[in-house]
Amino acid sequence: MTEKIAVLGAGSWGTVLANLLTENQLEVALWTHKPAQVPEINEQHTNQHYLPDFKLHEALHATADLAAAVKDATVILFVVPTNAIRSVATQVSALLDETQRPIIAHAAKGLELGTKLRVSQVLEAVLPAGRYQGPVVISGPSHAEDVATRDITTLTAAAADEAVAKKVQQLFMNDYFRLYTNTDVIGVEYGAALKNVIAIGAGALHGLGYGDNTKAALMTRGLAEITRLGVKMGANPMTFIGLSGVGDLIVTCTSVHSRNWRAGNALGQGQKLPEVLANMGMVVEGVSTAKVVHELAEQQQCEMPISNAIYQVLYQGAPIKTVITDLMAREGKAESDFGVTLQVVPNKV
Ligand SMILES: NC(=O)C1=CN([C@@H]2O[C@H](COP(=O)(O)OP(=O)(O)OC[C@H]3O[C@@H](n4cnc5c(N)ncnc54)[C@H](OP(=O)(O)O)[C@@H]3O)[C@@H](O)[C@H]2O)C=CC1
Ligand SMILES: O=C(CO)COP(=O)(O)O
Repeated sequence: MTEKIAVLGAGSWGTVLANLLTENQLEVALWTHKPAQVPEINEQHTNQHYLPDFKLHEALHATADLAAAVKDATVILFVVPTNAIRSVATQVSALLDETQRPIIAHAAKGLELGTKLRVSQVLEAVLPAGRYQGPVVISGPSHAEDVATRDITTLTAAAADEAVAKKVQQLFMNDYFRLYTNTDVIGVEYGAALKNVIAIGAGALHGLGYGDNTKAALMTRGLAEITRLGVKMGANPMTFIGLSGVGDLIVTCTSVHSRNWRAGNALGQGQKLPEVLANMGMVVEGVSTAKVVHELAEQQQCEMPISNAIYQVLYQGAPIKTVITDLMAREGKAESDFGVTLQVVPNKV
């Protein structure tokens, strides 16, 4: 059976993934909800707003017709921001019949506002059971700008059914793009979502002029609280030392390509949040995720001091210097005091 991949979302990541799959000689339909993007991608072979000066593969085909994109697709990959997943999945839901059974995959990194659900949970809630395989989560340290220039990149393809994850792994792999399978969907999704909040903090520290010790402290203690919440929610702690955990935390906390880091950097330099978001012109997932994490941490009675400090800056107008002073004034702790039992569940290899 020939493979057809429908990539839903023509922003930076959707466009680059669709381009890569086209390079891998697969039939790809890149769906955009903005009809004006279609001639630009199909005729100029560019997506200037999201990937300035990047030339797309000439065989990459964009469409604004969702039914045409999804028709006969063997894989449907959602690459819209987390808070748009439900509405796009609802539209797709009406298009899936009993025979097609495509693999559903997503590459979004966030938690849904209001419901606090992971993206795969939103997909499972909306899509008709029995009419698809998966969902598969694609995650890991991977800025679109670097993948566009074929920088060597490693990711995770996670699914409860490893055979479905393996199928996705094979479709994406090439000489610069390597995927590892994982069965810990919960851990992969929490690692991906929570690191964006910490990356806003890393950018803010940079904007304020803090040095490398401070940034390493933030990343390490950030990972501790990501793991703490993730394990409470059912994740395997080992996942957080993998690509979708520490790997993505490193790249997002250190790269100028990261929208979360750049937003934090601008806040650290004194800009206000509405101005920062308006200037970005792309999604900054960590902003809404910070709100969800704040609510989830309260609900789960999970200590998340750094994420909570970032929430206070974003939503309560707290000065960054003040929240840093407060973090440093907390009572001394044991590094081993994780607040949860870390029970390692070996992944199937
Ligand atoms: N960029 C990256 O390097 C990476 C991003 N990701 C994740 O991928 C997801 C998407 O990010 P990214 O591509 O960067 O985001 P962008 O902001 O670059 O693009 C988002 C795209 O989704 C479209 N969109 C927004 N809302 C809707 C909707 N309701 N229906 C249909 N389309 C919609 C936007 O359209 P419009 O132009 O109209 O706004 C735009 O085309 C995020 O969760 C992100 O964390 C993961 C790994 C790497
Ligand atoms: O997840 C990413 C890289 O792995 C992209 O991060 P940003 O959304 O902060 O750009």
